[in-house]
Amino acid sequence: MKIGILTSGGDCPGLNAVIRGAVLKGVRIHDDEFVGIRNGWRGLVDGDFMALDRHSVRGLSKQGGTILGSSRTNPFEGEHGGPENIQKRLDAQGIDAIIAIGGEGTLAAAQRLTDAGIKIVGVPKTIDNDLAATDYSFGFDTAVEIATEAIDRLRTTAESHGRCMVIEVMGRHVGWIALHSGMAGGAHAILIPEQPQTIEQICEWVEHVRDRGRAPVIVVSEGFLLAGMEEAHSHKGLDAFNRPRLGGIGELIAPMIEERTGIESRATVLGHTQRGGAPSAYDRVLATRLGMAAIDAIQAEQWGSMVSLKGTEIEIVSIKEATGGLKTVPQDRYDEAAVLFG
Ligand SMILES: Nc1ncnc2c1ncn2[C@@H]1O[C@H](COP(=O)(O)OP(=O)(O)OP(=O)(O)O)[C@@H](O)[C@H]1O
Ligand SMILES: O=P(O)(O)OC[C@H]1O[C@](O)(CO)[C@@H](O)[C@@H]1O
Ligand SMILES: [Mg+2]
Repeated sequence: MKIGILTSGGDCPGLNAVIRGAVLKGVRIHDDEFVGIRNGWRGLVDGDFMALDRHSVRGLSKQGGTILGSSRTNPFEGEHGGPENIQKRLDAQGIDAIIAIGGEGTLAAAQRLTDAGIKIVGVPKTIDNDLAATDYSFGFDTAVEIATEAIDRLRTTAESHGRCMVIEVMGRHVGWIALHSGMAGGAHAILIPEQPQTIEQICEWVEHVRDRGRAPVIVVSEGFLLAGMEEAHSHKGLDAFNRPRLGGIGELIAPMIEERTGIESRATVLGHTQRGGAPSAYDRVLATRLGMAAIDAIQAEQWGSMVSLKGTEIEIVSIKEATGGLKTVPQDRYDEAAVLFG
């Protein structure tokens, strides 16, 4: 079989490991051939392909980013978009099936294309860990490691100066990165999109910590809402696809804490450092297994399916299951963490 692979949406540590896992398994076990589709759906729409043989994936599992490039192009838009044009492109290249590696938007597009007859298998990708139908997505563990290291470092300088540190992590709609890194780093409060809080409650936690002689450490997701806010803080305009560019809620909260408590407060926004660089060993293994499982799904001709992690096993589920709703932080996981706040 000739298989095209694309990576779409925001990048994520482990994308290259998926590509390598798929290519090596396909070549070794089934004698498959591979074609790289450049820059997500854009490459499919514009006909931008690259060679992808076993030599081109050598040593890839530890490499950050994606050798294929990514974009947020909608495959249904533009002069050359839509399933009919895409099928023509695939036929011209002799491509039988596509592995689409991406988040909920990419998978929603994959589902629509599958419904129109294109043969696609999805691989879930997101550092935010917000995709339903998979217990964890690769990239999340790496992001949590990076955020935890940052919290550890910010804590020592906070203690030296008796300051409050507000550390902003990614998490557009859900607070998984904040929850895990905050717990790992012993944060005194974890502020997530699922659980709006008042500034008074946050300051109460901060003062408890100060009164014990410690420097308060607060972890906040970029998508967190202070009570009364209607949408996530954004002051950087819209991205090319009209989504608000998030980031900066930490810088909003830190001065409020300083003003109300008198504790000198500083904010650090970790931003894209959480998406860059080498994936953790855990993510390399997960991504490699998902890439290999995508080949199984293609062999079984399970179009519109997605590979996923359930417990310790890789399973094949439907893309619809994954795009049906976000995997938010459940109340009990938040309550468990909140026992240690303040
Ligand atoms: N329902 C849809 N139908 C067709 N195209 C879609 C649909 N939803 C999203 N897309 C396209 O897929 C692109 C990728 O989605 P998106 O930008 O949300 O990235 P993603 O794959 O969800 O990754 P990330 O985790 O970075 O958001 C979008 O920019 C959009 O062009
Ligand atoms: O800056 P970019 O690449 O447009 O995307 C940022 C978004 O992507 C994510 O990293 C993953 O969805 C979000 O946490 C963040 O809001
Ligand atoms: Mg998305």
